[in-house]
Amino acid sequence: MIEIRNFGKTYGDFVAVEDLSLDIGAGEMFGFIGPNGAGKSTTIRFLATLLRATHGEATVNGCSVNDDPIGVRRSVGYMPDMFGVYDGMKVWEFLDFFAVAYEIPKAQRKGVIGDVLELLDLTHKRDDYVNGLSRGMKQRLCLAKTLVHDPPVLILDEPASGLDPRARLEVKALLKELRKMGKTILISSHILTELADVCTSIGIIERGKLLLSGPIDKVYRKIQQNRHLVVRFAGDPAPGLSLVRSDPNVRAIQEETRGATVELAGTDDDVQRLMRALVAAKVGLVSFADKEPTLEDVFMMVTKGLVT
Ligand SMILES: Nc1ncnc2c1ncn2[C@@H]1O[C@H](COP(=O)(O)OP(=O)(O)OP(=O)(O)O)[C@@H](O)[C@H]1O
Repeated sequence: MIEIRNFGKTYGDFVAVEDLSLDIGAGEMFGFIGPNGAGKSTTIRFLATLLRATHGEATVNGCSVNDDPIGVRRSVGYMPDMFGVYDGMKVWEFLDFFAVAYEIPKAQRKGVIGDVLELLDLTHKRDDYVNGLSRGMKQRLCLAKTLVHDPPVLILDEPASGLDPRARLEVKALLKELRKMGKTILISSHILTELADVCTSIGIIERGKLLLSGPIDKVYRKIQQNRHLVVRFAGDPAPGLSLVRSDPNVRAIQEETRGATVELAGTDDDVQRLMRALVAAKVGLVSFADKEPTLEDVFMMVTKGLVT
């Protein structure tokens, strides 16, 4: 749905983004992660046709960013990192303004605006002035305006920045909802935890270079050669742990109060075999779960050059 090939952008001698290539499939939620100044907004603005590349090409929904910017704009809902909302305008007028810009026929506009207001839980604010809204509501309104022309692709530059924890959760829930509706979403952030449980794939960018990208489980797997399993028992863990120890794939065991974290080399089949053995031995197994690394772990390892 989004393909970037060898995108580069320089300002004078300064290389903001260097030779970046990336594929994002339909229906994915791609987390674009990097510290301040890494080149996220530059890449996003290129995709949104607001910035010309020094070199490189991209297509969005089959439309070339360089040759068919209008096609791209029809396919994309773009939310910038800094956005202005016009003072002296009511919420519905703000959305109507964008609906007109996107050439939505007058007869449909009222219905479309009603739908996006409902989706973003802003129906009760329809006749309020935009400048009287809280920051969280303004952010939601800005997200609402990206949806007015029902684009298949959403490109959101730090959509939850500056929001309190509750409003961040609301934005997250909304993103999940939009993905369920079939949208392909690219979302940038420098806050890793914000993206950990919503993204299907991620890319890590630092100083203009894309260091790593791919489906989130593959990225996690890459940084952890062996599986880490958290095993818990009801009652005395000793019999269960002795069985775990006898498994030839087990590389290390870190004992904890009611069980252990077990490092295991091997495939999903080996994991299942161990779990079945523990259940069959009736050693009081109550939980058996993969311990995922955190996005912070991934980011630190990738930016330190420990994983490529
Ligand atoms: N118009 C410009 N002229 C010169 N340098 C620029 C310009 N726009 C961006 N840069 C530089 O390019 C680099 C990448 O900027 P960019 O805004 O893409 O980073 P970012 O990853 O989005 O960071 P942030 O999280 O702070 O928004 C930065 O060093 C920035 O200072």
